[in-house]
Amino acid sequence: MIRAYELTKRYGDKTVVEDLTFTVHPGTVTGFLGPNGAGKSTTMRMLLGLDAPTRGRSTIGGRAYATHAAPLHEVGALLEARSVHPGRTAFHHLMALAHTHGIPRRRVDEVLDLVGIHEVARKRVKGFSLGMGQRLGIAAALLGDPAAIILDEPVNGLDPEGVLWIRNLLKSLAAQGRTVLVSSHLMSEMALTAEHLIIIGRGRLLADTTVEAFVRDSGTGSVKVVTPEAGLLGELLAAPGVQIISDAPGILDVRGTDGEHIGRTAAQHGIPVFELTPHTASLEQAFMDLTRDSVEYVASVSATAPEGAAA
Ligand SMILES: Nc1ncnc2c1ncn2[C@@H]1O[C@H](COP(=O)(O)OP(=O)(O)OP(=O)(O)O)[C@@H](O)[C@H]1O
Repeated sequence: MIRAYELTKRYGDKTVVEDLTFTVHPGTVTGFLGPNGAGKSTTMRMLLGLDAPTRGRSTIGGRAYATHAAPLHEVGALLEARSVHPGRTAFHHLMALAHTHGIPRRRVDEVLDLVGIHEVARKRVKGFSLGMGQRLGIAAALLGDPAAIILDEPVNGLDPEGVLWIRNLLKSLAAQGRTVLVSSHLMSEMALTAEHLIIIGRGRLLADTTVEAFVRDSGTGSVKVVTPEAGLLGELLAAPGVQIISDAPGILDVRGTDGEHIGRTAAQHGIPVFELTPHTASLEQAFMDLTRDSVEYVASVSATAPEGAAA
């Protein structure tokens, strides 16, 4: 289990993580989401004792990271795949880590196999592609067979096969009862990988919920209704919080209520309904709605074409 209590980090007069309290439970993949600069990496660094919090504290397996005698067995982390010495081979990098914990060579071979880089294990890391570097970083994270895993943007640089591999790996690690915390920008990927979400914006907690509840409660889902009495049904459904849009005759797009309520209302008034189709919001849409006010870096809509681009 990973716990953060009122974690706060200030750089000068800028507060980049503010009063974050959350628990990451074993047995599920927890996605850690937030717009650029929200404070995800800073939070992960504090969990791993790499940055000292200005206030608050965190524990992994019930203790602060720095107090674990053999941290590789407690938590495996991938924060920055490029932090490996470029002149070392993948094998030697892992062996050096293994020696710090008395981990046998057999386990190094196992994790090289697990991440699929056994064939290049004797090559120097400087020749590795971004994807190979990510795989090596994951091998290092798994080396100590840890109970908790913290990965910062692990699918960065991976091809579609690699993305699918990470998704299945994370799910299987969680299914083994491990605690898995993973940050990502790719909402569509998180929707497929994570069951639970912790979402931050400008360093503050915005949501701590399941993916299912987050999307369901986001209010961005809608119901398409096809009826010859669209005007009347629209009037009957009108209520605070309910939004009704009609872009074509006989078709309503209703937000803020569900298909059951619409169907019952129509039935009570004898209104024929030819179609009643709920559209669930995507995680991406729900995330954008939640974090709209927390986005630090916004592109200008009127951005000009890059220099040299064809007119
Ligand atoms: N050492 C530092 N000194 C000053 N400011 C910092 C430092 N490290 C991070 N920051 C600032 O803290 C804020 C949060 O950064 P952080 O990297 O934690 O965000 P993030 O959510 O991981 O972003 P991204 O998704 O872009 O990686 C940013 O505004 C960043 O500029």
